[in-house]
Amino acid sequence: MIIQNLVRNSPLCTRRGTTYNFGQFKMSTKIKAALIQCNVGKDKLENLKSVSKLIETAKQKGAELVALPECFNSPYGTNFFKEYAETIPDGPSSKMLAEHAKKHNIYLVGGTIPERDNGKIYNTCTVWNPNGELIAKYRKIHLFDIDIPGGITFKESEILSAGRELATFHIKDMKVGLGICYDMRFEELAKLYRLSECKLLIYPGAFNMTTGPMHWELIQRSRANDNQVYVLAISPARGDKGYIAWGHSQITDPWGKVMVSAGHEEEIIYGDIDETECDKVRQQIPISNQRRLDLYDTIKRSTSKI
Ligand SMILES: NC(=O)CCC(=O)C(=O)O
Repeated sequence: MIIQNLVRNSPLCTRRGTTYNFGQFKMSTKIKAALIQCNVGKDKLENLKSVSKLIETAKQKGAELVALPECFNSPYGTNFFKEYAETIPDGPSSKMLAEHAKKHNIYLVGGTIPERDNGKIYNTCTVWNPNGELIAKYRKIHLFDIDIPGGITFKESEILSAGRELATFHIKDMKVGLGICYDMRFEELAKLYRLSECKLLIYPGAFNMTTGPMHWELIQRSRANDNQVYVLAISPARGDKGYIAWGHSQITDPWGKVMVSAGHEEEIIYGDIDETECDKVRQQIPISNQRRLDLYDTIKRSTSKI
């Protein structure tokens, strides 16, 4: 009886005569995620080797989804991007990622690497499935160009080109959206993923010692709460030279609560992602059905009257 009600009420199931078609019935996905906050140095091969070991450790602890930070194969800095850039999927970093996804039978979100393509360089995230196949590629859309006097000045656009496309993939039945670091400041990107039914957003990132303490946690909780999605953000460990990363990789649940966060040294954090939590919060606080889309445009057109 319960199953029949579920079927009748489900828009995903259709009735053929007296037989219910379960072909499209959607299962809820539960998955153990590991976020690898690794040290990154100047020796690329050394970076790849040490990340390989950390991926193995994460697998041994039961992770099915493993995610790496922004620029895991090279130091983060405009003076490094050209030297460390590789083509995808035939460069050494891609090969290592494909091999480890397959060997450990995991979904592997390959942080980011500087990608060379057609004379341009992008900051690119790749995702590999348990067969070692490339299932998503995302190029950072919003380049990190900021200037805070006495704090930090950075201009990715001096070297990097910006991506122009969103990227999603599925883990079992759960849809996942990708962004990279500075992208998390743009609520429009997260909203587009939410509108396309994503339940999990993953941002490899490397905030810094000026904006990290102010915004890193706040932004992730905001994106999670606004969109009722899980948010994973994966930072490199804090080094002591060049660009100093804030660290504090974080898993935030769809209620906007920080489930777990790292310190600033090399560390792996783990968390269970349960798609039904998104369904629960979306049902109990149904903001997506309560938007006044009938009003916003009218109000926007007459803002002079506000
Ligand atoms: N790598 C980045 O995009 C850094 C973004 C950042 O630090 C910020 O404050 O935003």
